[in-house]
Amino acid sequence: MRRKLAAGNWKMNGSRAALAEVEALCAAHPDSAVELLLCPPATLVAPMADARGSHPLRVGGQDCHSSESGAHTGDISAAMLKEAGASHVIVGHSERRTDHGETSETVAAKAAAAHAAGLVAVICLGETLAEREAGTTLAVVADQLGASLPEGATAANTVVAYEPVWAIGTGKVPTLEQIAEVHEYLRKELATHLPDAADGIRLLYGGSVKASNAADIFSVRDVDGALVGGASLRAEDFSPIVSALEQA
Ligand SMILES: O=C[C@H](O)COP(=O)(O)O
Repeated sequence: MRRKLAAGNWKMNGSRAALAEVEALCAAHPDSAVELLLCPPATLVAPMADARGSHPLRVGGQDCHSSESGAHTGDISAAMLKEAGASHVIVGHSERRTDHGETSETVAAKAAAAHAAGLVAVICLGETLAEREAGTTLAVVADQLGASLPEGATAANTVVAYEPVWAIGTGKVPTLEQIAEVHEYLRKELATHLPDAADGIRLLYGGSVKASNAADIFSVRDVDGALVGGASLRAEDFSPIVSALEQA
């Protein structure tokens, strides 16, 4: 009942020339059973929305401000992303939490702004290596989830991405048991916050997903897809991940 979601986060990578990758991805998956989402830098949201043509690929932002408008130099609002062609926006990525000091309360405000603008919020959370080694992973992600969910979150407007910070861009991946433990726990935690929506909210895994490990990760219960960084930049890398999800 939860539609699988293959999401790519281009981070601060890409150019108009890279839109050829979007065309190649769309051509490789013309009628996919899974939902496809790419989140390029803000400058590429509108060009990417054009490049997809009639393909149902979704385009998303990587961050938005919690306000509708105002004196916030360098920021972008959810409505601006929407106008540019976005349907989703990532909020609370660990790189935002670390580089920009975003708290879970900030993330909840951004997710609320996304919802108000009609965007799906992809709320990211995950433990650091020190937290994993201290045995506090479940407590950390539970705290982040509870504080990052805005009022009014539903299965239609919210996706949660579990991304262990130590697995992002490192080539290190949790064991399937560790992924299963966290996803199962997040599903239960969702039920305490949003009893009516918990079963429908997609839970993505993120952190060094690639073609060689995707099928195993997608076999884990409560993994509804992936948020992929480096391996989403090229169609030849992302397409096998999408195919693995289609076959999961
Ligand atoms: O948003 C994506 C994640 O940070 C994962 O990045 P990665 O696939 O390059 O490890």
